[in-house]
Amino acid sequence: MKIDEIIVYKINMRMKNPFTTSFGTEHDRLFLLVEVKNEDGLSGWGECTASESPLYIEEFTESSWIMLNKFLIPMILKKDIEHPDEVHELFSVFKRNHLAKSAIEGAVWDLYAKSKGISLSEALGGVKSSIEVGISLGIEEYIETLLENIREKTEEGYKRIKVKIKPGKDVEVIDKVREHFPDIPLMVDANSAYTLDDIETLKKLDPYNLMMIEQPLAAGDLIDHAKLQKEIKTPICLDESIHCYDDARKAIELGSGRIINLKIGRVGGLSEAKRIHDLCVQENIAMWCGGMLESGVGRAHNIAITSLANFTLPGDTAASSRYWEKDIIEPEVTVQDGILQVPTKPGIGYDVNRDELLKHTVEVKTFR
Ligand SMILES: O=C(O)CCC(=O)C1=CC=C[C@@H](O)[C@@H]1C(=O)O
Ligand SMILES: [Mg+2]
Repeated sequence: MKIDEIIVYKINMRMKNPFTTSFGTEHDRLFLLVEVKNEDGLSGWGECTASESPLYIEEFTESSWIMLNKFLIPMILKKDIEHPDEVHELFSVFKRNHLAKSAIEGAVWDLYAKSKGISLSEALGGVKSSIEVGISLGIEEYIETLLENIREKTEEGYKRIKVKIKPGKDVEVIDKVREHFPDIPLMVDANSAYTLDDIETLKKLDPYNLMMIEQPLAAGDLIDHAKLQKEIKTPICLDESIHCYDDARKAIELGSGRIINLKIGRVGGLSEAKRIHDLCVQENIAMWCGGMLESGVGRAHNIAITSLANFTLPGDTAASSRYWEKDIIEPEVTVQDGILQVPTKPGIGYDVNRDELLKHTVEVKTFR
């Protein structure tokens, strides 16, 4: 399969509702889409999930734009590629920049699946035809707003509720949530807002029967998480500490957590995501697929990877309507009673709505 043409779109889309974490509040998503075309004119799509500012990870939309345009695209343009794993291999000469690498690699996976006439799920070795979906709820100024959001999403059928926490918005918030919803599958995500000095606060979360606490300590840390896990009963789930297979291997060896939130972009693409999945099967580590407030393109990739056997916990692959007035794919992603059907059409299984895409495009670059 020859990569004949690559197009990068810079897109600005307003979210339906602002999303607040311990880092701050996002109102808009400024992100990139990559379209790769082969000699037959077939298109594959990938999404770069970087944000406008480097708060979650060191990359940001402009840095990924430069990385793609200056280094990654020239490396694969006009190349003959037999299998998408080769893209990961080629890009490995450059350090990190995983979100940028993953955008092209994902587009090549989509193109590869389309050229074989199979779904991306099948190309990846997926075995599930439907997946369970959870939802991630941002920090709210008023507890009543959060309780209302939880009520609404629980009634819609989402299979687990994730609540963002930060120092000062933690134990009391969860106490209130449990008072109103004693039995829902509930977890929290701290986005690295605590240190080992907060161990007493984190211990206070133990009685609330949380499925897990996601990334309580610093991004990249494995050692302190291992110390913390020995002190608390609630399973730790790692997000910002897992950037590749070796991070996962070391985390498992050290006991830094019991669950992994796998984000395709953060680990540099689908090939690496698959390797981490297989490691977790071998090591009996539970996992789920995290979200990055993606458009339908990134969401479709998340759905495909979640169809692999070991994604046993509900992920953050909520419906398009959770994020957007109108998504840029057709049909939009819908969730029925917390269940999402994995598409069976070739590739990502959704069509990109080019009119909708162009409405939000602020810059385009074509490489031939
Ligand atoms: O619904 C989603 O896409 C998940 C949202 C979410 O929780 C996150 C999105 C982007 C960065 C982080 O703040 C974060 C996470 O940590 O999982
Ligand atoms: Mg997280």
